[in-house]
Amino acid sequence: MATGRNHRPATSRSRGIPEATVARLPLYLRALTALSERSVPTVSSEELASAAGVNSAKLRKDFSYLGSYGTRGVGYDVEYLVYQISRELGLTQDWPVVIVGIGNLGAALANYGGFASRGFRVAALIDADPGLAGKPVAGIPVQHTDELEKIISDNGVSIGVIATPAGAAQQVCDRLVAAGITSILNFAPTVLSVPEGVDVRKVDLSIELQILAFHEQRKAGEELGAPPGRRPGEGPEADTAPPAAPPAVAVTKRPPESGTDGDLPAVMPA
Ligand SMILES: NC(=O)c1ccc[n+]([C@@H]2O[C@H](COP(=O)([O-])OP(=O)(O)OC[C@H]3O[C@@H](n4cnc5c(N)ncnc54)[C@H](O)[C@@H]3O)[C@@H](O)[C@H]2O)c1
Repeated sequence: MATGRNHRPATSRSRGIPEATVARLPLYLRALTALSERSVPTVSSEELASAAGVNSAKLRKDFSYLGSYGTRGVGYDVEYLVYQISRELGLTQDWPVVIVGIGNLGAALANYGGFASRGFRVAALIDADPGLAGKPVAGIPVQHTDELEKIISDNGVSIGVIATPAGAAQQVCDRLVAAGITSILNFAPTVLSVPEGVDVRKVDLSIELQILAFHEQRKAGEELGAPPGRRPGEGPEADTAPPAAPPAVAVTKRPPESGTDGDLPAVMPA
């Protein structure tokens, strides 16, 4: 049974890289990968910052934690930075992932090709519905939850994705953790309790929509003549604000909100 919550300082457990920097690494990697695909050899901090949606001074500071300083007048070597950031995020190795709950969302995730291209291999699909057992989804036969522990052990899985109804999520989480899972991506709208050493990231698209609704409401108010307010991320504190949320399915071995559940980078300070 999982008990307690993690409370870690806001630095990565590897080499003391700040969690806010770790949260931006996937944004840099996405921009760099696009440059690499276009065979662009070098990039300036300003160009890369703009492509990643980050301020360039912050980018240079972030890269200094990686020991990457670029060359004056030339910029950063794109391929080398892709390698460095991938290595820092633990993406130079293959990560087997299990998805639990193969309904609408679980099936969509299983069919998402972006996992494999980013180093995450869907090792197994697990569901409690006996009617689903053996049925292929994205070419992988769904396995029953009775097999959960064996599947995780046989495949050496350390990352689990929960896409069950909220009411089942804690119980699924407890079984995953007891079976050896140490990182969980939770799509169920519930706060999970995990023991020390287990990282949880929560994805909730409805929270993102609620934030957009908030801004829409304010824009409507401004059009009606209300004084314009400052948005989060604007003004003097903007430089310390977290980046926009990475893609909903981005996973890192060293999650920015280690051990917490329900904190999206878009809405929580680093
Ligand atoms: N985070 C987001 O942005 C987001 C978006 C959509 C849905 N959701 C959430 O994702 C979850 C799944 O949504 P859905 O539309 O795919 O639901 P769904 O009902 O289509 O699928 C849920 C699946 O979980 C299985 N399941 C139930 N209990 C289980 C257990 N104990 N162990 C293993 N499998 C179990 C069911 O058999 C079913 O196949 C829900 O919690 C939903 O609220 C989140």
